[in-house]
Amino acid sequence: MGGRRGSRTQRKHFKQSRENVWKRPKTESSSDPNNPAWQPFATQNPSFDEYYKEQRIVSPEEWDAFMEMLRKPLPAAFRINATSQFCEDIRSQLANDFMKSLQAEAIEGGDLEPIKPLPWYPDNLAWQSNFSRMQLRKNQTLERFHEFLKLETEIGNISRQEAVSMVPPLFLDVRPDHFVLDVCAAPGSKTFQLLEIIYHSAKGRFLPDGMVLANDLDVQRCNLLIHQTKRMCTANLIVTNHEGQHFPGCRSHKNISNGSETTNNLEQSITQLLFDRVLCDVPCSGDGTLRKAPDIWRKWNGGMGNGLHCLQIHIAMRGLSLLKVGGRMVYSTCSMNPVENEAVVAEILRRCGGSVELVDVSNELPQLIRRPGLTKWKVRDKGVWLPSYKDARKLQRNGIVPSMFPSGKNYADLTNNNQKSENGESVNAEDVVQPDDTISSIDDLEEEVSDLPLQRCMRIVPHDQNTGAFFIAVLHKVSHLPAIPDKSSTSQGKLSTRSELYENLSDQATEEINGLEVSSVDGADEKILEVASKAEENISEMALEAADEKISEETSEVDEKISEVALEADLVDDEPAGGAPESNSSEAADKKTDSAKTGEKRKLQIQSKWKGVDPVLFFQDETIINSIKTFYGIDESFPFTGHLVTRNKDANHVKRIYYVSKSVKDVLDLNFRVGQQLKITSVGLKMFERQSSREGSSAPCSFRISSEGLPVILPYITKQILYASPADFKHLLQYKSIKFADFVDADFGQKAADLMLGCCVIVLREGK
Ligand SMILES: C[S@@+](CC[C@H](N)C(=O)[O-])C[C@H]1O[C@@H](n2cnc3c(N)ncnc32)[C@H](O)[C@@H]1O
Repeated sequence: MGGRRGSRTQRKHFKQSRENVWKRPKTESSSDPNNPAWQPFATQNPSFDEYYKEQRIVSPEEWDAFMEMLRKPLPAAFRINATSQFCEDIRSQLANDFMKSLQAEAIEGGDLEPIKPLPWYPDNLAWQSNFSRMQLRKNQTLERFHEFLKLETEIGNISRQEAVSMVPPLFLDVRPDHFVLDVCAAPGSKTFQLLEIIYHSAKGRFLPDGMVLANDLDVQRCNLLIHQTKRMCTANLIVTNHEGQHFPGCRSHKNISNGSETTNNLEQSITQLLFDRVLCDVPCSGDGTLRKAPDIWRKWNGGMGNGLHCLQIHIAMRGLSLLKVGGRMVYSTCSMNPVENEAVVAEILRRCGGSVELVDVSNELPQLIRRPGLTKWKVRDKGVWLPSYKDARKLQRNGIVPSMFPSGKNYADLTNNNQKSENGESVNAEDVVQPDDTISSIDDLEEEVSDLPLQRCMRIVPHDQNTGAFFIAVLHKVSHLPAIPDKSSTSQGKLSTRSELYENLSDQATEEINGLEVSSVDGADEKILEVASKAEENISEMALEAADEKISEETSEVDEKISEVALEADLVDDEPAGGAPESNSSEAADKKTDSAKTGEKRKLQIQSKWKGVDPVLFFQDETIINSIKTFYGIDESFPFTGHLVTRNKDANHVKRIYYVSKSVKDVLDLNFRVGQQLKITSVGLKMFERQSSREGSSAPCSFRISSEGLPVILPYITKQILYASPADFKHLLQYKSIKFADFVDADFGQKAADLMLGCCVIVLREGK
C-alpha cells in the first residue's frame, strides 16, 4: 500500500465494496413477492456470525437480540431543518397531529409509538417513525404522512436521514464562526446538518461567519450532494472534488488582495486553509447499514474491512493535518468492524504521538445509548484468524499491516536477531515460517490488548435503540502534528505515504538545524541560534508544507484524469440537476451553436487549473453591479464587493451571478493566491440571473433576482418591491396576466403600474 498506486487500488476496492452498500445488481429478480422468481434477501451469513461473535462487539447473551434486530427493516428517521421558517409548525404538526392520527395503525402493526422524537437529538428536531420505508410507501392509511414527508423534504424543511448518521455532527460541537471540513461528504446528509447547525447557532444574523467545505472523491456523488444542499440556499458552502487523503494544503506566503479589500481586511485575510472542525465520515464496508441494505448479508466477508483500513488512516491523518491546533475532529464509519474503527483510531493516535487526544464524550448527549470502544480484537484474513501481526508474517499475508492489530506492533522491531524481508522490513529469523504453516485453534493464540484509551470511542449497536449501527471517535488536536515515520507500511527507498514524506522532510529539517547549531556553538552567533530554534519549532510545519506541495502536485495529475473521464462521460458538461454553479455551467455558450459552445467552453476551462472545470471568478463588472444596485434600490449596507462570483470571464455573457459569504470569499481569495489548488465543483448561492424573455431583456436591468438568493437580499431591497394582500397575492399566483385595474387593492394596482419594466418582488402581507 501507500503512494498513488496504493490509493488507486484502495479506491477500486472501495468502489467494489460500495456497490455492496448502495446497489442491488440489475440482474437480480424483482422485489415483487407475486413473482415466483422472487426471493427475499437471505438475512444470514455464517462468516458474519463467526466474525462478530469472535470480536465480541456484543456479549454472548445479547447475540440473539442483536441478530434479531439486524434482520428487521430499519424505521424511517428524519430531521426538521432548524433554520426553516416553518420549523415550529412542522414540529407541532408531528407532535399534535401525526403522533395521534397514526396511533391506530401502529397498534395494529404491534408498535406502541407510531412516531417519536429521538430523545438524544436536541430540541425534538429529529424523529423516528416505527414504520419502515416500505410500509410508508405501500400502506394507504399512511399515505397522508408519507405525502407530508415527501413534500417537506422536497422543500428543504425536513431531511430524511438514518438516525445514527445524525450523531457524528452533534459531537463536532460546531459554532457559527467555524470553518468546517467534511472530507468524505457525499451524498451530503451530514453536510446539510452541519450547515444547519452553523446557521441555527448564528441566530438569524445576516449570514454566519463560518463555512462548510464539503469534499468527495466521486464527482457523481458530489452532484448528489450539490442537489441535496441546494435546498439549504446557502452562501456558506464550497464543494470540492479531491481525494481526501491528498486534500490540498492551500498555504500562501503572500498576502495579496484581489483589489477589492481595504487594508484593514487585508491584514485579516487567511494565509492557510485550516479548519476548526473536521468530519471524517470515511468510506467503509457499511455493515452497520444491514437493516437498510439487506443485500449486504449476501456479500459480506471478513476481509472487507481489511481492504479499507489503510485508506481510512490516510484520510483521517490528512483531516488532522488540516485541523487547527485546539480543533476537534470526528472520525466515523457505518461499519461495526474494529479493523475499520478502533484499529484506525489507535493508529492515528500512535502516529500523532500525543499531539492528538481521544476525547471522553461520555457526558455529551447522555440519552444516546452507546457502547465503549473495544481494546482487543482480532484480524481475519482469507478465513484465518490472526491475533497478532506475527501471525500475519508467518502466513505471509501481504495485505495485513501491523496497525490492524490492537498493539500496532511490527514484531520485527523487538528482536535482535533480525533479517530483511522481501519488502525490506526486518523479520525475526525465528518467526520466519513456511506459508503452509496454519494456525490451528484460535484459543491457542496470544491475545493482544491495546493500551490506548479506546473505550472513549463509541459504538452504536442496533438493538440498543432500534437503529442502524455506527462508530464514532472524537479527537482533539492539542499541538502540531509531529513528523512521524510510518514504519508499518514503508517500502524501502520510496516515499510513498504522507508520513514517509513527513519523516524524510523532517530529517532534512533536523540536519539543517544540527548544522546551524554546530556553527552557532563554534561561532557563538546568536542570530543563527535564534534561527535554529525557530526552525526547530517549525519542523512539523515545514514538513507539512513541503509534503502538501508534493502531494498536491501528484493529486492534480490524478484529479485531472478524473475530470477527463467525467468529461467523456458527459458528467461535467451537463447542467446539474440543481442548477448550482458547478464546473459544468454553460454560461458563455448561451445562444451559440453546439460546436461553438464546446470550443468556447474548452477555452474557458483551459484557463482553469483543473481540466473540465470552469474557474470560479470574482464578478467585478461595475456597470452591471451598479445597474442591479440602482434598479432594485439595494441598500448601501449590503456587502456586495468581492462577494459575487461567476464561472464566466466575459461579463457580457455571464448568465448567473452567485453570492458567497465573507468566509467563502476569504477561502476563494486564498485559493487564487495559491494557484487554484482547490477543484471547486460548486460554490455560492445563485443570486442574479440574466433575463431570457424578450420583455426582460429590454428592461433597464438585465438581471432578475433568483428565488434562491432572494431571502438573503430581501431586507436590503428598496425598489421594485410591493406588498400584496392575500387576495391579490392569490390572484397573482392563479392567473398568468392581470390588468392593473383588476387588483382588489386599488393602491396595490397603482403601485404595480408604476413599477419599471423587469423583475419585481411581491411580498405577501400578513392576512387576518
Ligand atoms: C460513508 S460515505 C459518506 C457519507 C456522507 N458523509 C453523508 O453523510 O452523506 C463515504 C464517501 O466517501 C467518498 N470517498 C471514497 N473514497 C474517498 C477518498 N479517498 N477521499 C474522499 N472521499 C472518498 C465516497 O464517494 C462516499 O461518498
